[in-house]
Amino acid sequence: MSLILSRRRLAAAVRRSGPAALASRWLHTPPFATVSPQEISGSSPAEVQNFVQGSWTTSGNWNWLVDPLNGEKFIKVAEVQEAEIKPFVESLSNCPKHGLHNPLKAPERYLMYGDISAKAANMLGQPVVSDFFAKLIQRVSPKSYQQALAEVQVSQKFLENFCGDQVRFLARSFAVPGNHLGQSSNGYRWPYGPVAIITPFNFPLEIPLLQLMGALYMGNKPVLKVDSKVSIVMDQMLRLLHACGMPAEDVDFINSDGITMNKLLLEANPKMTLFTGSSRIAEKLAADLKGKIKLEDAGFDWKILGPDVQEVDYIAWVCDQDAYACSGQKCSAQSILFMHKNWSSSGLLDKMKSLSERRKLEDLTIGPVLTVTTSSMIEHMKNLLKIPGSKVLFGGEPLENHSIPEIYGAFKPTAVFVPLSEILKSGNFELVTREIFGPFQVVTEYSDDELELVLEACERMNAHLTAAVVSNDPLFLQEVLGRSVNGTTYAGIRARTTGAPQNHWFGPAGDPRGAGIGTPEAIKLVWSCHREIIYDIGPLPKNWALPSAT
Ligand SMILES: NC(=O)c1ccc[n+]([C@@H]2O[C@H](COP(=O)([O-])OP(=O)(O)OC[C@H]3O[C@@H](n4cnc5c(N)ncnc54)[C@H](O)[C@@H]3O)[C@@H](O)[C@H]2O)c1
Repeated sequence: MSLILSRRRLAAAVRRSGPAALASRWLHTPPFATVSPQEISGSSPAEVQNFVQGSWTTSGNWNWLVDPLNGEKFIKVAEVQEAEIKPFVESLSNCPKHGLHNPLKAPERYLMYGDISAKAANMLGQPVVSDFFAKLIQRVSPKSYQQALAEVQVSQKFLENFCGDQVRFLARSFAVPGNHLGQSSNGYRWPYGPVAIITPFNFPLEIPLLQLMGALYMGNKPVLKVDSKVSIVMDQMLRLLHACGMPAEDVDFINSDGITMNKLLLEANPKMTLFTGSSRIAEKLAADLKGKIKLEDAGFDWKILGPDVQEVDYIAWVCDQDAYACSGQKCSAQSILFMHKNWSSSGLLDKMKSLSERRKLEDLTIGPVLTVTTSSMIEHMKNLLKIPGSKVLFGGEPLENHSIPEIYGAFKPTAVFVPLSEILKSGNFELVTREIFGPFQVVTEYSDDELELVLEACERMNAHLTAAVVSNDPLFLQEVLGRSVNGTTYAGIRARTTGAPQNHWFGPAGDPRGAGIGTPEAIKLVWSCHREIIYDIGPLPKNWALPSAT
Protein backbone atom coordinates (compact mmCIF):
# COMPACT_ATOMS: atom_id res chain seq x y z
CA MET A 1 0.00 0.00 0.00
CA SER A 2 2.79 2.35 0.86
CA LEU A 3 4.45 1.65 -2.48
CA ILE A 4 1.26 2.55 -4.30
CA LEU A 5 0.96 5.67 -2.24
CA SER A 6 4.48 6.79 -2.94
CA ARG A 7 4.13 6.12 -6.66
CA ARG A 8 0.92 8.15 -6.70
CA ARG A 9 2.74 10.99 -5.06
CA LEU A 10 5.55 10.59 -7.52
CA ALA A 11 3.03 10.83 -10.31
CA ALA A 12 1.68 14.01 -8.78
CA ALA A 13 5.21 15.35 -8.58
CA VAL A 14 5.70 14.70 -12.31
CA ARG A 15 2.51 16.54 -13.08
CA ARG A 16 3.87 19.44 -11.07
CA SER A 17 7.43 19.44 -12.28
CA GLY A 18 7.82 17.34 -15.41
CA PRO A 19 9.71 14.15 -16.30
CA ALA A 20 13.21 15.49 -15.54
CA ALA A 21 12.25 16.12 -11.92
CA LEU A 22 10.77 12.62 -11.73
CA ALA A 23 13.99 11.04 -12.98
CA SER A 24 16.02 12.85 -10.33
CA ARG A 25 13.48 11.95 -7.63
CA TRP A 26 13.59 8.29 -8.58
CA LEU A 27 17.34 8.36 -8.17
CA HIS A 28 17.23 9.93 -4.71
CA THR A 29 14.01 8.68 -3.10
CA PRO A 30 13.56 5.03 -2.16
CA PRO A 31 10.35 3.36 -3.39
CA PHE A 32 8.76 3.02 0.08
CA ALA A 33 9.22 6.71 0.88
CA THR A 34 6.51 9.34 0.74
CA VAL A 35 8.79 12.33 1.30
CA SER A 36 12.02 13.62 -0.14
CA PRO A 37 14.28 15.17 2.56
CA GLN A 38 15.71 17.83 0.29
CA GLU A 39 12.32 18.97 -0.96
CA ILE A 40 10.56 19.53 2.36
CA SER A 41 9.98 23.26 2.77
CA GLY A 42 7.41 25.91 3.62
CA SER A 43 6.08 25.76 0.07
CA SER A 44 6.19 21.96 -0.07
CA PRO A 45 5.48 20.76 3.48
CA ALA A 46 5.62 17.11 4.47
CA GLU A 47 2.93 15.18 6.35
CA VAL A 48 3.33 12.73 9.21
CA GLN A 49 0.51 10.26 9.85
CA ASN A 50 -0.47 7.76 12.49
CA PHE A 51 -0.73 4.02 11.98
CA VAL A 52 -3.31 2.02 13.88
CA GLN A 53 -5.06 -1.33 13.41
CA GLY A 54 -3.24 -1.86 10.14
CA SER A 55 -3.90 1.50 8.44
CA TRP A 56 -2.38 4.94 8.09
CA THR A 57 -4.68 7.58 9.56
CA THR A 58 -4.71 11.30 10.14
CA SER A 59 -6.39 13.19 12.99
CA GLY A 60 -8.57 16.24 13.56
CA ASN A 61 -5.51 18.30 14.38
CA TRP A 62 -2.38 19.14 12.40
CA ASN A 63 0.56 20.31 14.48
CA TRP A 64 2.91 22.43 12.37
CA LEU A 65 6.64 22.08 12.98
CA VAL A 66 9.09 24.81 12.12
CA ASP A 67 12.36 24.15 10.34
CA PRO A 68 15.01 24.35 13.10
CA LEU A 69 17.34 26.17 10.70
CA ASN A 70 15.06 28.92 9.42
CA GLY A 71 11.78 28.91 11.33
CA GLU A 72 9.68 28.09 8.25
CA LYS A 73 6.61 25.88 8.84
CA PHE A 74 7.75 22.76 6.98
CA ILE A 75 6.17 19.60 8.42
CA LYS A 76 2.63 18.98 9.64
CA VAL A 77 2.01 16.15 12.06
CA ALA A 78 -1.41 14.54 12.50
CA GLU A 79 -1.45 14.70 16.30
CA VAL A 80 -4.02 12.46 17.93
CA GLN A 81 -6.16 14.33 20.45
CA GLU A 82 -7.37 12.95 23.77
CA ALA A 83 -10.82 12.29 22.28
CA GLU A 84 -9.28 10.24 19.45
CA ILE A 85 -7.28 7.60 21.33
CA LYS A 86 -9.95 4.87 21.26
CA PRO A 87 -8.62 2.95 18.23
CA PHE A 88 -5.18 2.86 19.85
CA VAL A 89 -6.59 1.66 23.17
CA GLU A 90 -8.62 -1.05 21.40
CA SER A 91 -5.73 -2.16 19.26
CA LEU A 92 -3.43 -2.61 22.24
CA SER A 93 -6.16 -4.28 24.30
CA ASN A 94 -6.61 -6.89 21.58
CA CYS A 95 -3.17 -8.28 22.26
CA PRO A 96 -3.17 -10.90 25.02
CA LYS A 97 -0.62 -10.82 27.84
CA HIS A 98 1.08 -13.88 26.37
CA GLY A 99 1.94 -11.85 23.28
CA LEU A 100 1.75 -12.30 19.54
CA HIS A 101 4.22 -15.14 19.83
CA ASN A 102 6.14 -16.93 22.55
CA PRO A 103 8.16 -20.14 22.73
CA LEU A 104 4.94 -22.17 22.85
CA LYS A 105 2.80 -20.09 20.47
CA ALA A 106 3.42 -19.20 16.81
CA PRO A 107 7.18 -19.85 16.98
CA GLU A 108 7.38 -19.34 13.21
CA ARG A 109 7.10 -15.60 13.94
CA TYR A 110 10.62 -15.64 15.40
CA LEU A 111 11.81 -16.77 11.98
CA MET A 112 9.60 -14.24 10.25
CA TYR A 113 11.29 -11.44 12.23
CA GLY A 114 14.70 -12.88 11.31
CA ASP A 115 13.65 -12.56 7.66
CA ILE A 116 12.21 -9.06 8.10
CA SER A 117 15.44 -7.95 9.78
CA ALA A 118 17.50 -9.42 6.94
CA LYS A 119 15.45 -7.58 4.32
CA ALA A 120 15.41 -4.33 6.29
CA ALA A 121 19.18 -4.52 6.91
CA ASN A 122 19.73 -5.06 3.22
CA MET A 123 17.47 -2.18 2.26
CA LEU A 124 18.91 0.22 4.82
CA GLY A 125 22.40 -0.72 3.67
CA GLN A 126 21.72 0.52 0.15
CA PRO A 127 23.46 3.89 -0.28
CA VAL A 128 20.29 5.57 -1.59
CA VAL A 129 18.34 4.45 1.47
CA SER A 130 20.98 5.25 4.10
CA ASP A 131 21.51 8.65 2.49
CA PHE A 132 17.73 9.22 2.50
CA PHE A 133 17.49 8.54 6.24
CA ALA A 134 20.66 10.48 7.11
CA LYS A 135 19.33 13.55 5.28
CA LEU A 136 15.86 13.19 6.77
CA ILE A 137 17.37 13.01 10.27
CA GLN A 138 19.39 16.14 9.51
CA ARG A 139 16.25 18.06 8.58
CA VAL A 140 14.53 17.50 11.92
CA SER A 141 17.37 16.92 14.41
CA PRO A 142 20.15 18.95 12.82
CA LYS A 143 23.56 17.30 13.19
CA SER A 144 26.47 16.81 10.83
CA TYR A 145 26.01 14.37 7.95
CA GLN A 146 28.57 12.01 9.54
CA GLN A 147 26.68 11.94 12.84
CA ALA A 148 23.33 11.38 11.10
CA LEU A 149 24.80 8.66 8.90
CA ALA A 150 26.37 6.96 11.94
CA GLU A 151 22.87 6.69 13.41
CA VAL A 152 21.66 4.96 10.25
CA GLN A 153 24.68 2.66 10.16
CA VAL A 154 24.24 1.59 13.79
CA SER A 155 20.58 0.83 13.02
CA GLN A 156 21.56 -1.14 9.92
CA LYS A 157 24.16 -3.22 11.79
CA PHE A 158 21.65 -3.88 14.56
CA LEU A 159 19.22 -5.28 11.98
CA GLU A 160 22.01 -7.41 10.51
CA ASN A 161 22.71 -8.80 13.97
CA PHE A 162 19.20 -10.21 14.18
CA CYS A 163 18.91 -11.97 10.83
CA GLY A 164 18.24 -15.67 10.29
CA ASP A 165 17.99 -17.63 13.53
CA GLN A 166 19.24 -14.83 15.78
CA VAL A 167 15.73 -13.72 16.78
CA ARG A 168 14.79 -17.21 18.00
CA PHE A 169 18.11 -17.47 19.80
CA LEU A 170 17.02 -14.41 21.83
CA ALA A 171 14.24 -16.57 23.22
CA ARG A 172 16.56 -19.45 24.08
CA SER A 173 15.18 -21.38 27.06
CA PHE A 174 16.88 -23.77 29.47
CA ALA A 175 15.92 -26.88 31.35
CA VAL A 176 17.10 -28.22 34.69
CA PRO A 177 16.57 -31.90 35.58
CA GLY A 178 13.95 -32.39 38.27
CA ASN A 179 13.80 -34.50 41.45
CA HIS A 180 12.20 -37.55 39.91
CA LEU A 181 11.35 -39.11 36.57
CA GLY A 182 9.15 -36.90 34.41
CA GLN A 183 10.02 -33.67 36.21
CA SER A 184 12.12 -30.85 34.74
CA SER A 185 12.02 -27.10 35.19
CA ASN A 186 12.16 -25.00 32.05
CA GLY A 187 13.00 -21.28 32.01
CA TYR A 188 11.47 -19.34 29.12
CA ARG A 189 11.78 -15.74 27.93
CA TRP A 190 8.14 -14.64 27.86
CA PRO A 191 6.75 -11.47 26.24
CA TYR A 192 4.63 -8.91 28.07
CA GLY A 193 2.05 -8.67 25.24
CA PRO A 194 0.73 -5.12 24.83
CA VAL A 195 3.61 -2.66 25.38
CA ALA A 196 4.43 1.00 24.75
CA ILE A 197 7.60 2.72 23.57
CA ILE A 198 8.19 6.44 24.11
CA THR A 199 11.29 8.06 22.66
CA PRO A 200 12.81 11.56 22.49
CA PHE A 201 13.96 13.78 19.65
CA ASN A 202 17.72 13.38 19.61
CA PHE A 203 18.10 10.01 17.84
CA PRO A 204 15.03 9.97 15.59
CA LEU A 205 15.87 6.59 14.02
CA GLU A 206 18.21 4.61 16.25
CA ILE A 207 16.40 4.73 19.59
CA PRO A 208 12.85 4.03 18.36
CA LEU A 209 13.91 1.45 15.77
CA LEU A 210 16.13 -0.59 18.08
CA GLN A 211 13.57 -0.62 20.88
CA LEU A 212 10.72 -1.34 18.47
CA MET A 213 12.48 -4.33 16.92
CA GLY A 214 13.51 -5.65 20.33
CA ALA A 215 9.90 -5.49 21.48
CA LEU A 216 8.69 -7.29 18.35
CA TYR A 217 11.41 -9.95 18.40
CA MET A 218 10.34 -11.05 21.88
CA GLY A 219 6.66 -11.34 20.86
CA ASN A 220 5.15 -8.06 22.08
CA LYS A 221 2.74 -5.74 20.32
CA PRO A 222 4.03 -2.17 20.72
CA VAL A 223 2.45 1.20 20.34
CA LEU A 224 5.25 3.58 19.42
CA LYS A 225 5.33 7.28 20.21
CA VAL A 226 8.30 9.32 19.03
CA ASP A 227 8.70 13.03 19.83
CA SER A 228 6.57 14.74 17.17
CA LYS A 229 9.47 17.05 16.26
CA VAL A 230 11.21 14.10 14.61
CA SER A 231 8.55 11.43 14.11
CA ILE A 232 8.68 11.82 10.33
CA VAL A 233 11.76 9.59 10.40
CA MET A 234 9.93 6.64 12.00
CA ASP A 235 6.88 7.30 9.80
CA GLN A 236 9.17 6.54 6.86
CA MET A 237 10.93 3.65 8.61
CA LEU A 238 7.61 1.93 9.30
CA ARG A 239 6.88 2.13 5.60
CA LEU A 240 10.24 0.44 4.96
CA LEU A 241 9.44 -2.29 7.51
CA HIS A 242 6.02 -2.88 5.96
CA ALA A 243 7.72 -3.17 2.56
CA CYS A 244 10.01 -5.81 4.14
CA GLY A 245 7.06 -7.93 5.24
CA MET A 246 6.26 -6.69 8.74
CA PRO A 247 2.57 -7.53 9.38
CA ALA A 248 0.53 -4.32 9.46
CA GLU A 249 -1.22 -5.26 12.72
CA ASP A 250 2.01 -5.76 14.68
CA VAL A 251 2.81 -2.11 15.45
CA ASP A 252 0.73 1.00 16.12
CA PHE A 253 2.34 4.42 15.70
CA ILE A 254 0.91 7.47 17.42
CA ASN A 255 1.74 11.14 17.24
CA SER A 256 0.49 13.16 20.16
CA ASP A 257 1.53 15.49 22.91
CA GLY A 258 2.75 14.07 26.22
CA ILE A 259 -0.56 14.57 28.00
CA THR A 260 -2.50 12.56 25.41
CA MET A 261 0.11 9.79 25.49
CA ASN A 262 -0.09 9.74 29.27
CA LYS A 263 -3.86 9.26 29.00
CA LEU A 264 -3.45 6.50 26.42
CA LEU A 265 -1.07 4.66 28.75
CA LEU A 266 -3.51 4.86 31.63
CA GLU A 267 -6.44 3.66 29.50
CA ALA A 268 -4.73 1.00 27.41
CA ASN A 269 -2.73 -0.32 30.38
CA PRO A 270 0.31 -1.70 28.52
CA LYS A 271 2.04 -4.42 30.50
CA MET A 272 5.43 -2.73 30.00
CA THR A 273 6.44 0.74 28.88
CA LEU A 274 9.91 1.66 27.74
CA PHE A 275 10.54 5.34 28.26
CA THR A 276 13.56 7.20 26.90
CA GLY A 277 13.71 10.88 27.77
CA SER A 278 14.03 13.31 30.64
CA SER A 279 14.13 12.19 34.29
CA ARG A 280 11.20 14.46 35.12
CA ILE A 281 8.79 12.63 32.79
CA ALA A 282 10.41 9.29 33.66
CA GLU A 283 9.56 9.72 37.34
CA LYS A 284 6.02 10.87 36.55
CA LEU A 285 5.35 7.83 34.37
CA ALA A 286 6.97 5.45 36.86
CA ALA A 287 4.42 6.63 39.44
CA ASP A 288 1.45 6.73 37.03
CA LEU A 289 2.19 3.25 35.69
CA LYS A 290 2.86 1.81 39.14
CA GLY A 291 6.36 0.72 38.24
CA LYS A 292 5.45 -1.19 35.05
CA ILE A 293 8.17 0.68 33.19
CA LYS A 294 11.81 0.61 32.21
CA LEU A 295 13.77 3.82 31.92
CA GLU A 296 16.53 5.34 29.84
CA ASP A 297 16.58 8.81 31.32
CA ALA A 298 18.88 11.80 31.74
CA GLY A 299 22.62 11.59 31.54
CA PHE A 300 25.04 13.76 33.46
CA ASP A 301 28.04 11.97 32.12
CA TRP A 302 31.51 12.31 33.55
CA LYS A 303 35.00 11.80 32.24
CA ILE A 304 38.02 11.48 34.52
CA LEU A 305 41.46 12.08 33.05
CA GLY A 306 43.91 10.04 35.13
CA PRO A 307 47.40 11.07 36.24
CA ASP A 308 49.16 9.53 33.21
CA VAL A 309 49.30 12.27 30.59
CA GLN A 310 49.65 10.96 27.04
CA GLU A 311 48.14 11.25 23.54
CA VAL A 312 47.01 14.82 24.25
CA ASP A 313 45.87 15.57 20.68
CA TYR A 314 43.76 12.43 20.53
CA ILE A 315 42.19 12.99 23.92
CA ALA A 316 41.40 16.64 23.11
CA TRP A 317 39.62 15.44 19.98
CA VAL A 318 37.62 12.81 21.86
CA CYS A 319 36.63 15.45 24.46
CA ASP A 320 35.47 17.75 21.68
CA GLN A 321 33.40 14.99 20.05
CA ASP A 322 31.97 13.81 23.36
CA ALA A 323 30.92 17.27 24.51
CA TYR A 324 29.86 18.96 21.29
CA ALA A 325 28.96 16.48 18.49
CA CYS A 326 25.21 16.76 17.79
CA SER A 327 25.51 20.12 19.59
CA GLY A 328 25.80 18.25 22.88
CA GLN A 329 22.35 16.70 22.46
CA LYS A 330 23.34 13.15 23.26
CA CYS A 331 22.28 11.64 26.56
CA SER A 332 25.86 10.33 26.66
CA ALA A 333 27.45 13.75 26.09
CA GLN A 334 30.39 14.68 28.30
CA SER A 335 28.82 16.92 30.94
CA ILE A 336 31.77 17.25 33.32
CA LEU A 337 35.49 16.71 32.86
CA PHE A 338 37.62 15.93 35.94
CA MET A 339 41.18 16.62 34.87
CA HIS A 340 44.18 15.51 36.92
CA LYS A 341 46.50 18.47 37.57
CA ASN A 342 49.22 16.74 35.55
CA TRP A 343 47.23 17.77 32.45
CA SER A 344 47.37 21.50 33.27
CA SER A 345 50.58 22.14 31.36
CA SER A 346 49.79 19.68 28.54
CA GLY A 347 47.93 22.24 26.42
CA LEU A 348 44.78 20.04 26.51
CA LEU A 349 42.36 22.87 27.24
CA ASP A 350 43.85 25.07 24.48
CA LYS A 351 43.51 22.21 22.04
CA MET A 352 39.90 21.62 23.11
CA LYS A 353 39.21 25.31 22.59
CA SER A 354 40.63 25.36 19.08
CA LEU A 355 38.81 22.16 18.14
CA SER A 356 35.53 23.66 19.37
CA GLU A 357 36.18 26.71 17.20
CA ARG A 358 36.30 24.53 14.05
CA ARG A 359 32.61 23.75 14.51
CA LYS A 360 30.28 25.68 12.23
CA LEU A 361 26.62 25.98 11.44
CA GLU A 362 27.15 25.48 7.67
CA ASP A 363 27.97 21.79 8.12
CA LEU A 364 25.89 21.39 11.32
CA THR A 365 28.93 20.47 13.44
CA ILE A 366 27.22 22.97 15.74
CA GLY A 367 23.57 23.82 15.34
CA PRO A 368 20.14 24.32 16.85
CA VAL A 369 19.46 23.05 20.37
CA LEU A 370 15.93 21.71 20.40
CA THR A 371 15.01 21.71 24.09
CA VAL A 372 17.13 24.45 25.71
CA THR A 373 16.88 28.07 24.62
CA THR A 374 19.88 30.38 24.23
CA SER A 375 18.69 32.51 27.13
CA SER A 376 18.42 29.54 29.50
CA MET A 377 21.95 28.40 28.59
CA ILE A 378 23.21 31.94 29.28
CA GLU A 379 21.35 32.02 32.57
CA HIS A 380 22.82 28.67 33.60
CA MET A 381 26.30 29.90 32.71
CA LYS A 382 25.82 33.11 34.69
CA ASN A 383 24.71 31.11 37.72
CA LEU A 384 27.81 28.94 37.47
CA LEU A 385 29.99 32.05 37.17
CA LYS A 386 28.70 33.28 40.54
CA ILE A 387 30.60 30.38 42.14
CA PRO A 388 33.97 31.63 43.47
CA GLY A 389 36.89 30.67 41.21
CA SER A 390 34.74 29.75 38.21
CA LYS A 391 35.43 31.12 34.73
CA VAL A 392 34.49 30.62 31.07
CA LEU A 393 37.22 28.59 29.36
CA PHE A 394 35.77 29.07 25.88
CA GLY A 395 32.49 29.75 24.13
CA GLY A 396 29.86 31.27 26.37
CA GLU A 397 28.22 33.27 23.57
CA PRO A 398 25.25 32.84 21.26
CA LEU A 399 25.91 31.70 17.69
CA GLU A 400 26.05 34.55 15.19
CA ASN A 401 24.62 35.06 11.70
CA HIS A 402 21.89 32.48 11.77
CA SER A 403 18.15 32.16 11.31
CA ILE A 404 17.51 29.55 14.01
CA PRO A 405 14.10 30.42 15.50
CA GLU A 406 14.04 31.72 19.07
CA ILE A 407 12.15 28.72 20.41
CA TYR A 408 15.40 26.78 19.88
CA GLY A 409 18.86 27.42 21.30
CA ALA A 410 21.88 28.62 19.32
CA PHE A 411 25.02 28.61 21.47
CA LYS A 412 28.74 28.27 20.85
CA PRO A 413 30.45 25.16 22.24
CA THR A 414 31.08 26.18 25.83
CA ALA A 415 33.23 25.05 28.74
CA VAL A 416 33.03 26.58 32.21
CA PHE A 417 35.68 25.88 34.85
CA VAL A 418 34.42 25.40 38.43
CA PRO A 419 36.82 24.52 41.31
CA LEU A 420 36.28 21.00 42.67
CA SER A 421 35.93 22.12 46.30
CA GLU A 422 33.13 24.49 45.24
CA ILE A 423 31.33 21.83 43.19
CA LEU A 424 30.95 19.69 46.28
CA LYS A 425 29.31 22.41 48.38
CA SER A 426 25.66 21.56 48.87
CA GLY A 427 24.37 24.85 47.52
CA ASN A 428 26.36 24.39 44.30
CA PHE A 429 26.21 20.67 43.62
CA GLU A 430 22.71 20.56 42.13
CA LEU A 431 23.42 23.53 39.91
CA VAL A 432 26.76 22.22 38.60
CA THR A 433 25.40 18.73 37.93
CA ARG A 434 22.24 19.86 36.12
CA GLU A 435 22.07 18.28 32.67
CA ILE A 436 22.13 20.98 30.00
CA PHE A 437 21.03 19.24 26.82
CA GLY A 438 23.20 21.41 24.59
CA PRO A 439 26.86 22.22 23.80
CA PHE A 440 27.85 22.86 27.39
CA GLN A 441 30.31 21.23 29.79
CA VAL A 442 31.87 21.89 33.17
CA VAL A 443 35.61 21.37 33.62
CA THR A 444 37.44 20.94 36.90
CA GLU A 445 40.83 19.88 38.20
CA TYR A 446 42.02 17.53 40.95
CA SER A 447 45.30 16.49 42.52
CA ASP A 448 46.36 13.00 43.70
CA ASP A 449 45.02 13.60 47.18
CA GLU A 450 41.70 14.89 45.79
CA LEU A 451 40.66 11.70 43.94
CA GLU A 452 38.40 10.95 46.92
CA LEU A 453 36.52 14.19 46.23
CA VAL A 454 36.09 13.30 42.55
CA LEU A 455 34.67 9.92 43.52
CA GLU A 456 32.42 11.58 46.07
CA ALA A 457 31.06 13.86 43.33
CA CYS A 458 30.36 10.85 41.08
CA GLU A 459 28.68 9.05 43.98
CA ARG A 460 26.41 12.00 44.70
CA MET A 461 25.15 12.36 41.12
CA ASN A 462 21.73 10.91 40.30
CA ALA A 463 22.05 9.89 36.66
CA HIS A 464 24.47 7.01 36.01
CA LEU A 465 24.42 6.58 32.26
CA THR A 466 27.86 6.83 30.62
CA ALA A 467 31.33 7.56 31.94
CA ALA A 468 34.94 7.50 30.77
CA VAL A 469 38.10 6.85 32.76
CA VAL A 470 40.94 8.03 30.56
CA SER A 471 44.06 6.30 31.83
CA ASN A 472 46.17 3.26 31.14
CA ASP A 473 47.23 2.96 34.78
CA PRO A 474 45.59 -0.33 35.85
CA LEU A 475 45.54 0.55 39.54
CA PHE A 476 43.92 3.92 38.84
CA LEU A 477 41.33 2.25 36.58
CA GLN A 478 40.63 -0.39 39.21
CA GLU A 479 40.14 2.23 41.90
CA VAL A 480 37.75 4.39 39.87
CA LEU A 481 35.83 1.55 38.21
CA GLY A 482 35.46 -0.31 41.50
CA ARG A 483 33.94 2.73 43.18
CA SER A 484 31.48 3.91 40.51
CA VAL A 485 28.35 2.56 38.85
CA ASN A 486 27.65 4.09 35.42
CA GLY A 487 25.94 1.65 33.07
CA THR A 488 28.10 2.22 29.99
CA THR A 489 31.65 3.03 31.05
CA TYR A 490 34.66 3.24 28.79
CA ALA A 491 38.07 2.69 30.40
CA GLY A 492 41.54 3.23 29.00
CA ILE A 493 43.43 5.90 27.16
CA ARG A 494 40.91 5.86 24.28
CA ALA A 495 37.89 6.06 26.60
CA ARG A 496 34.93 8.16 25.49
CA THR A 497 31.45 8.87 26.77
CA THR A 498 29.54 8.90 23.45
CA GLY A 499 29.32 6.83 20.31
CA ALA A 500 28.19 3.50 21.75
CA PRO A 501 27.39 1.32 18.74
CA GLN A 502 24.83 -1.48 18.64
CA ASN A 503 27.35 -4.00 20.02
CA HIS A 504 27.86 -2.14 23.32
CA TRP A 505 25.13 -2.35 25.93
CA PHE A 506 23.84 1.19 26.38
CA GLY A 507 21.84 2.15 29.44
CA PRO A 508 21.95 3.40 33.00
CA ALA A 509 22.99 1.31 36.01
CA GLY A 510 22.21 1.60 39.68
CA ASP A 511 18.43 1.73 39.19
CA PRO A 512 16.29 -1.42 39.10
CA ARG A 513 14.11 0.32 36.50
CA GLY A 514 17.09 0.90 34.21
CA ALA A 515 16.65 -0.27 30.61
CA GLY A 516 19.24 -1.05 27.96
CA ILE A 517 19.44 -0.82 24.20
CA GLY A 518 21.38 -2.53 21.44
CA THR A 519 22.62 -5.95 22.54
CA PRO A 520 20.85 -9.31 22.93
CA GLU A 521 21.09 -8.89 26.73
CA ALA A 522 19.38 -5.48 26.50
CA ILE A 523 16.55 -6.89 24.37
CA LYS A 524 15.98 -9.83 26.68
CA LEU A 525 16.05 -7.68 29.81
CA VAL A 526 13.71 -4.99 28.53
CA TRP A 527 11.30 -6.91 26.37
CA SER A 528 10.80 -10.24 28.07
CA CYS A 529 10.31 -11.66 31.51
CA HIS A 530 11.23 -15.00 32.94
CA ARG A 531 8.64 -17.73 32.99
CA GLU A 532 9.33 -21.12 34.56
CA ILE A 533 7.31 -24.13 33.48
CA ILE A 534 7.93 -27.21 35.58
CA TYR A 535 6.94 -30.29 33.70
CA ASP A 536 5.94 -33.10 36.03
CA ILE A 537 4.39 -35.74 33.84
CA GLY A 538 5.11 -38.85 35.89
CA PRO A 539 4.85 -41.76 36.00
CA LEU A 540 4.08 -42.06 39.72
CA PRO A 541 6.27 -44.54 41.59
CA LYS A 542 4.65 -48.01 41.50
CA ASN A 543 4.56 -48.22 45.30
CA TRP A 544 3.12 -44.72 45.86
CA ALA A 545 0.79 -44.62 48.89
CA LEU A 546 -1.18 -41.80 50.43
CA PRO A 547 1.11 -39.97 52.91
CA SER A 548 -0.10 -38.69 56.24
CA ALA A 549 -1.27 -35.07 56.34
CA THR A 550 1.47 -32.47 56.70
N1 LIG B 1 19.18 7.33 28.58
C1 LIG B 1 19.05 7.36 27.27
O1 LIG B 1 19.29 6.39 26.57
C2 LIG B 1 18.60 8.63 26.61
C3 LIG B 1 18.65 8.75 25.22
C4 LIG B 1 18.26 9.94 24.63
C5 LIG B 1 17.82 11.00 25.42
N2 LIG B 1 17.79 10.87 26.77
C6 LIG B 1 17.36 11.96 27.61
O2 LIG B 1 16.22 12.59 27.04
C7 LIG B 1 16.19 13.97 27.39
C8 LIG B 1 15.97 14.81 26.13
O3 LIG B 1 14.74 14.58 25.58
P1 LIG B 1 13.45 15.47 25.87
O4 LIG B 1 13.83 16.64 26.70
O5 LIG B 1 12.77 15.71 24.61
O6 LIG B 1 12.65 14.44 26.80
P2 LIG B 1 11.13 14.48 27.27
O7 LIG B 1 11.09 13.66 28.51
O8 LIG B 1 10.59 15.85 27.31
O9 LIG B 1 10.35 13.73 26.08
C9 LIG B 1 10.60 12.38 25.74
C10 LIG B 1 9.34 11.79 25.13
O10 LIG B 1 8.34 11.70 26.13
C11 LIG B 1 7.12 12.24 25.64
N3 LIG B 1 6.34 12.71 26.79
C12 LIG B 1 6.43 13.89 27.43
N4 LIG B 1 5.56 13.92 28.47
C13 LIG B 1 4.93 12.73 28.50
C14 LIG B 1 3.94 12.13 29.34
N5 LIG B 1 3.42 12.79 30.38
N6 LIG B 1 3.52 10.89 29.07
C15 LIG B 1 4.03 10.20 28.03
N7 LIG B 1 4.98 10.70 27.20
C16 LIG B 1 5.43 11.95 27.43
C17 LIG B 1 7.58 13.31 24.68
O11 LIG B 1 6.55 13.67 23.80
C18 LIG B 1 8.74 12.61 24.00
O12 LIG B 1 8.29 11.74 22.99
C19 LIG B 1 17.52 14.25 28.04
O13 LIG B 1 17.35 14.30 29.44
C20 LIG B 1 18.37 13.06 27.65
O14 LIG B 1 19.44 12.77 28.53
C21 LIG B 1 18.15 9.70 27.38
